[in-house]
Amino acid sequence: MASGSYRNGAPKLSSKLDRPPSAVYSTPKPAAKSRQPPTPASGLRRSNSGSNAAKDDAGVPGRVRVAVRLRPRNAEEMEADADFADCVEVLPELKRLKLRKNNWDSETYEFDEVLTEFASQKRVYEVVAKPVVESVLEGYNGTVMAYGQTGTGKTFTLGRLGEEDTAARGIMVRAMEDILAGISHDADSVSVSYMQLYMETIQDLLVPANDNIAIVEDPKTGDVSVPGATIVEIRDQRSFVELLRLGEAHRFAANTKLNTESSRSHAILMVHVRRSSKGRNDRETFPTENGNASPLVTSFRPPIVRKSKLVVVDLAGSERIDKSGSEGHTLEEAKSINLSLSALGKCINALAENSAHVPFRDSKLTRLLRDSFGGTARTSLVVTIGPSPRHRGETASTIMFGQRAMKVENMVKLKEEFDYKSLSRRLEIELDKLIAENERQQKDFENDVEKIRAEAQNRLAEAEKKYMVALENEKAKYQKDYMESVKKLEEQFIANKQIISSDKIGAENHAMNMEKKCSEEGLAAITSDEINEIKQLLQNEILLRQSTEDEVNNLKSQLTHWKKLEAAGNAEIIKLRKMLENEANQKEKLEEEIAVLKSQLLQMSFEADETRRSLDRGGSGKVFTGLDSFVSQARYSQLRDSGNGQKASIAKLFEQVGLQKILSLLESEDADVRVHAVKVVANLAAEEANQDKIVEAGGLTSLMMLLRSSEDETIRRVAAGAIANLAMNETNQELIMIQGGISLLSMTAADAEDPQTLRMVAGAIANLCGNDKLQSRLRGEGGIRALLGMVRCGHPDVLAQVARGIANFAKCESRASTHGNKVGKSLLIDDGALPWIVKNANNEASPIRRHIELALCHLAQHEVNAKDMIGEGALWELVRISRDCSREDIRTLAHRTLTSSPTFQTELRRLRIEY
Ligand SMILES: Nc1ncnc2c1ncn2[C@@H]1O[C@H](COP(=O)(O)OP(=O)(O)OP(=O)(O)O)[C@@H](O)[C@H]1O
Repeated sequence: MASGSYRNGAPKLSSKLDRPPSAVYSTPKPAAKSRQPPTPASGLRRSNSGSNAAKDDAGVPGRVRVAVRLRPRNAEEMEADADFADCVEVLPELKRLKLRKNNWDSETYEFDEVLTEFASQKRVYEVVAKPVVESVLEGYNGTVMAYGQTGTGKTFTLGRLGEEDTAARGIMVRAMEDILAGISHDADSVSVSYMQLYMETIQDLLVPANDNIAIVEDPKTGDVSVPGATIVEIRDQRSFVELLRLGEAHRFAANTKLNTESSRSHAILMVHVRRSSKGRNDRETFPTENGNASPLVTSFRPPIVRKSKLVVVDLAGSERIDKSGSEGHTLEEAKSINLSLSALGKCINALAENSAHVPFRDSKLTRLLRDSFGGTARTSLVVTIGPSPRHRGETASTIMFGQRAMKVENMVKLKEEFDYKSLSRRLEIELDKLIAENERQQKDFENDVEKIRAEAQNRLAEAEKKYMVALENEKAKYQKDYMESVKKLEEQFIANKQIISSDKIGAENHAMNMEKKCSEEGLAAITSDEINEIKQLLQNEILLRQSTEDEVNNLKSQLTHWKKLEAAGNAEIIKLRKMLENEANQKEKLEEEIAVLKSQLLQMSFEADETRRSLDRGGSGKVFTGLDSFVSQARYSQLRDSGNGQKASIAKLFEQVGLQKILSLLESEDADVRVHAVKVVANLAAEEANQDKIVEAGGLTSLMMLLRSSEDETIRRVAAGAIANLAMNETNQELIMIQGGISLLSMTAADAEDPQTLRMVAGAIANLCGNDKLQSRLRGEGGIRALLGMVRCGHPDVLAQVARGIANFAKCESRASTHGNKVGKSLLIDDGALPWIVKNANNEASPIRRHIELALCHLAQHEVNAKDMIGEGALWELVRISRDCSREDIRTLAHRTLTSSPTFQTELRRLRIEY
């Protein structure tokens, strides 16, 4: 054996004898112990800190193992090469192979295993594939690949099904047999996909229509997968063989001149082995910080799952194109096959030489085999050669490929990770169990509680029963004792009586004493307990009484306090009331003074007008100098004496000038004189004492004439006022009527515009309305219409007089109706007064409102008016008056009227008004 330096664990041979060191072709055994491939247990121990158990594991070196297998001469070679020796000589015991250059020169190569043409399929499997299969079962990826010239036995080595001759079974079949035997069918699973790579296209050999499968590389882990390929789970060997047969049937095979059964595609079988840690020692797998794991913690730790993959690759033939005889399509095919094979060769060269760049991406084959060469898989390569000297070149090429592959060092890694899905399932089952257990315990607990409760109730009922019996017994006993005591006392009493009867003198006292004594004794015997009880009750009563007395005292003191406060409050109220009264008096006085001052101001303005006009006329008023000066004098007197001053001055004038003289001045040519005179007369007429004198002296007639004839508004106003004053007297009222006063007043009412004139006229008519005797005449002469006509002015003073007149008229009319002097409905209603009455029944001016309210009440007293009143809406006003009027007498009158009138009652019921 030539000496050589070792690189990546593989020997570097001299050029002449370029051979690797003899290697044990079994489970890889690196030189240093630390480089031993990890056992499952050691691998798991390292991986307990991460979710992907083997992810961070750099792995251990594992060189690609290469065996060479020599095919026996086939029939053709037997014949064609009959005169020639084989181009190779195998030395299996030395694991060497000699490639003859010529008869005298040869080259020797050393492989991990050299398999002669007599090597059985079993032997080939055991040295080439079995170690890899074992590693796969332990959780490592593995690759078994056959490389060689077409027809040298690659498919024979890998893919023989051996159905007729089981000894002929190839590596694929045997590997699956070992895998199925090595796994737990309960916990583990095996699945396969089978595909071919042809013309840089991956086709599914199980579902051929699936002919463009993509290669997917995990950017993080570098793992390569073909998720598009069909994956079939394998339960038994038979189904696997069926799949292989199906795949083979689909595998494209083109006839070539070299071998009619030659495979033009690369066949790739992927076997996925998934093994869980179920049934293994989890305590060992998951140590805690202190090395001890509780059973609970252990049971909730995620189990380990190992997902390894065995890739078996049956490469297409590696012959050169020029020798294949391929042309046309097959030439392209051959180029494509050699493209991927040459790419594989380049990668292996780069890996063997430790180049920085390995061109894996140059072909799909190298992309697929990335993990097998220079990756994490354990890889075993079998190179197949034929003996024919005619193919020496290809054989040499194949040998050199194998030699270079031997230099490729992989970093074998355990493919394991935490199985969270499995843990989740396990936890769910555990949870279900716990819930069921909890429910069971809860039920047991509730049953226990119910049992205890029932027992307690029974005991309680029993105790109560016993208590009642004992109580009854005690009661009976005491009753019996009591009766016996009474009986004894009675007996004693009778005995004493007998003694008394035998000893009459003093015996009575003695007997009484005895009786009393016995009674006391008996009583004491019977009621000593009761006395104690009564004493206790008495004590309680005393305490209760004391506390009640305290409470009463407390309340009394509070009452006294509040009474004091109330007294103080009352004194304050009285004081305030007094102040209020003073204020009211003060206000009244002031209002009186204001009224006087207003009247004086009016008088003074008249006088000022007169004086100015006199001066303008230049002494034409001389005749009345005395009167004027007197008026003037009276004015100053008024200013001096407020209140009665005016009356006093007029009275003086009356005395000094004489009534006749004054009345004559009413007919004076001079209008001013007439004005002064009528004012004086009006003032005199305001005094009831003067009224008769004025009428007797013809003053009324003069005033009426003046009213009729004068066009002076002041004269008309003052004259009307004077007439109104005189009309306060009943006798005068008749005189006024006789002299056609109503017509005159009605005419004035119709003509006048001045509100004060109208007020005076309305006042005069209103006074006349209050005369029972004048009712029909007044109405006949248009007095009511005149009144109603004056409301056009709207002045509240005028309206108040109109209202007063109507009220007066209604009152008289009512009286007449009551006395039977009048039949039929009210003349006021006939003259159309009702709408105005209703409209002003709630006038905001109280003098108007009050008179109207009275008028309504008078009208309503007579059933004959009721219908019209209802029609005009007077009923509502009557109801309002009966409820809201501030004057009690009017309120009562309205109420009485409403309740006594059948018509009103019917209407109220119809309107559903509660009355
Ligand atoms: N070791 C062997 N013992 C007996 N016969 C063999 C052996 N190796 C191969 N043969 C026979 O050689 C012939 C070709 O073998 P095989 O088809 O396996 O070659 P191959 O390398 O797969 O060819 P290709 O690359 O064209 O697929 C087959 O008839 C096979 O039975």
